[in-house]
Amino acid sequence: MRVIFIKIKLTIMTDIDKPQVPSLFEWAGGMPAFVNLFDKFYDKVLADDLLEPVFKHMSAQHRLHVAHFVAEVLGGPKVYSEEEGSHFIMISKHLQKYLTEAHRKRWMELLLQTADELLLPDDPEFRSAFLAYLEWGTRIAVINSKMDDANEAIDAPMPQWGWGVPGGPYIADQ
Ligand code: HEM
Repeated sequence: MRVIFIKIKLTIMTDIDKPQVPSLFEWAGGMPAFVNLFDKFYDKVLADDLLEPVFKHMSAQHRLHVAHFVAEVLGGPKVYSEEEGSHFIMISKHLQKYLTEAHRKRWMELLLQTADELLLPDDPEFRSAFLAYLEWGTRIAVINSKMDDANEAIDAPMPQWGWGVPGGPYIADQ
């Protein structure tokens, strides 16, 4: 009886002591941060000689859809997957776009430049996780852009990206 009591007490203490780790979405500033990031980013894209031809036919909702997609992957609400698309649909949008490594590199450069200008958190932990996702996502986009059909199940779940090895944001010692 005594052993059981101690075990319960330890469990409760562990839960209380566990630090609450924000999602990458929360740490970045929530939905307004993502909407603003992709809004300013696509303004740059349309002013860029290399990327403008790739994106000149995008819809008026494109920038909002991408913001919602990335926000959801990083732990935000399921706006993209429940109201606008799915992982399969996102992949399908890239088919036969024949993107090159030069396109991808410029996309990355402009997005990271916009993140700096808008003062997204720049702690090593956040930026390394954010960059890792963008590297993965953009490389997948280039691969899919050379395909005719989506190499993914129609009901494939949305990717979920977390903090990785650092485990959470940089918190300075008090
Ligand atoms: C993490 C990386 C990426 C994500 C999350 C992403 C996400 C998306 C999403 C959600 C759409 C559909 C937008 C809509 O519903 O209107 C889309 C379309 C598209 N994406 Fe990406 N994308 C990524 C990388 C790239 C890159 C690197 C390029 C090219 C340099 C690219 C080019 C395009 C194009 C051309 C479309 C179709 C635009 C149109 O409708 O005309 N994407 N992307």
